[in-house]
Amino acid sequence: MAAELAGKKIIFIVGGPGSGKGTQCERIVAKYGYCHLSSGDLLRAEVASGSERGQELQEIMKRGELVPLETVLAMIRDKMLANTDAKGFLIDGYPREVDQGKQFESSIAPATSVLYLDVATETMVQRLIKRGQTSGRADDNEETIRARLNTFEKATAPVVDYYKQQGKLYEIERAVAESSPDEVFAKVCLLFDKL
Ligand SMILES: Nc1nc2c(ncn2[C@@H]2O[C@H](COP(=O)(O)OP(=O)(O)OP(=O)(O)O)[C@@H](O)[C@H]2O)c(=O)[nH]1
Ligand SMILES: Nc1ccn([C@@H]2O[C@H](COP(=O)(O)OP(=O)(O)O)[C@@H](O)[C@H]2O)c(=O)n1
Ligand SMILES: [Mg+2]
Repeated sequence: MAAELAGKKIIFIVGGPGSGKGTQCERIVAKYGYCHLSSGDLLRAEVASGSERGQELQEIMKRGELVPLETVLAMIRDKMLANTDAKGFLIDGYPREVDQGKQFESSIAPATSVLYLDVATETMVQRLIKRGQTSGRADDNEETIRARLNTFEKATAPVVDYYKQQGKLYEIERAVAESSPDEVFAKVCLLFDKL
C-alpha cells in the first residue's frame, strides 16, 4: 500500500475496445476533478518516445495482445505517485486480467469501485472503424480490432464477474451504454455523486 494514496478514490474503468471508456473519463475529469490515467495512452506515450521498450510494446499492441503486467502496473503506479494531490484516480483500461487487478490492489491500493461499460461487439467494431479514420492509432484497423475484442472476451470479461462477486461493480447496462455519451454520463454521475 502506498501511504501517499491512502483515502484516495480509485475507480477501475473497464469495457471492451471502443466501449466509450475514454469518452466518459473526459467528462468525469471535467465534472469531478479526478486524475485520468489511461493505460493505453501511457503505453502509446512510451511507443511515441521511440525507446526500445516502446518498440516492443508497439509490436504487442499491434497484435491486440496484452503487454507484460509489470510494465503497465509500474507505469500506472509512477503516474499515481506523481499526482498524489488528485482527489481520486480513474484507471482507464485496467485491469485487463483478474490477476492484474489483484496485483494492483495488493501493491498500490484497493479499488473503490469498478465502472463497467457493456457494449455489443459489433457496436464496438463499428465505432472503432469510424474512429480509426481520424485516430491515427496503429490498432484501429479491422484485423487488430477483432484481435482486441478476442483478447477482451478471453482475458478481461472475467474481471467483470470477479468484481461483481466482490460487490464493487457498477455496470452501465447495454441499453444505456449503446445510447449517446450524454445518456451514458447521466448514469455514470449516479455513481460518482455518491462516492
Ligand atoms: N454512440 C456512441 N458512441 C460513443 C460513445 N462513447 C464513445 N463513442 C464513440 O466510440 C469511439 C470509441 O470511444 P472511446 O471513448 O475512444 O472508447 P474506449 O473504450 O476508450 O476505446 P479504447 O481506448 O480503444 O479502449 C469514439 O469514436 C467515440 O466517438 C457513446 O456513448 N455513444
Ligand atoms: N492494461 C493494459 C492496457 C492496454 N494494453 C494494450 O494497449 C492496447 C490499447 O489499449 P486501449 O485501452 O487504449 O484500447 P483497447 O485495447 O481497450 O481498445 C490494448 O489493445 C493492449 O494491447 C495492455 O496490454 N494492457
Ligand atoms: Mg480509450
